[in-house]
Amino acid sequence: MSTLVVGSRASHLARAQVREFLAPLRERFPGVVFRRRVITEAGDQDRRSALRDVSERGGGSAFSVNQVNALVSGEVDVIVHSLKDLPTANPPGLILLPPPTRADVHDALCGSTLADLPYGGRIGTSASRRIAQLLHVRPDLVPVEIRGNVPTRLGKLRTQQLDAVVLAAAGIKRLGRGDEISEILPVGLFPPSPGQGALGIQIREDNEWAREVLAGSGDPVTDAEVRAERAMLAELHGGCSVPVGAFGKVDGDVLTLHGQVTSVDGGRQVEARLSGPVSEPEKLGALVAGLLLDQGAEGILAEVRPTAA
Ligand SMILES: NCc1[nH]cc(CCC(=O)O)c1CC(=O)O
Repeated sequence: MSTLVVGSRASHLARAQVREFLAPLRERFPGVVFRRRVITEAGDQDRRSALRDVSERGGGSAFSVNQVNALVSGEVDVIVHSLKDLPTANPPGLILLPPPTRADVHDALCGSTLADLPYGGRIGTSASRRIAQLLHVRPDLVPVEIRGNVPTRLGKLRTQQLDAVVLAAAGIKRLGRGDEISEILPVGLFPPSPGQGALGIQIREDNEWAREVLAGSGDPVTDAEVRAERAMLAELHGGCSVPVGAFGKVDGDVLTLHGQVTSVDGGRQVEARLSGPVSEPEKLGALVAGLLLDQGAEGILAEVRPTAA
């Protein structure tokens, strides 16, 4: 029997994502053995090196570089990532396949609704985009840096005496903890991280076997939406650590993209929204990025862009 080796990180979320990805494939290909391989990343072990490396570095980050190497060496056939954690520049020889239908794109508050948060409430998050967006609508709030995987961050609600934490609804739900969500934040005010909720399905370009098995696994609607979001991010030269929100939505054959850049103190925010044909997502992403840059996005991003070590 033929085997397809599927790599991912070790976290509960990564495991849930692999299960979700493989369920329909196992049904479609009863004769194929799908074997999981866990790949540990520096970012999973050493928080400080993760912090240094998490900014984009031409195709590798502390959360994906070992997985990418396993693909290149042929140790695994496919990697299932969270798309939003993947740099927009693809390493040479590797490609992203169209992702399956994406999960909930929203950010979610756990612990309290926005309206019920006390003045000066302590909000756990480490994402600059989330801090910026929250301070934009509620300048009184106090962001508290929390790190770790999703269950750890949910746990910090109590251990760090926070009033709420912000997390991706997709991650919370994939871990079966959707009942802990207090409020789904509206995408109009809180556009998510580009690619949020979608899987990043990465293979070697020359791996015909993987292409054949995975050919039908993608969703064209999700693909168009995340292509537009990531093209916008690439044009802004942003990685996953910049305060950039993007939400692409397909309706029939029209794709609409909302882009937003916010200063980390919440004080300045630029936004743009455009629609175009669903067949040209990258062009739409570049156009929206251009409108953001025209309004001064560059200056806002310069404040937060990590300086080279
Ligand atoms: N950066 C960490 C990360 N990467 C993917 C998810 C959740 C799943 C997703 O957004 O696709 C999370 C946690 C979070 O942002 O709350």
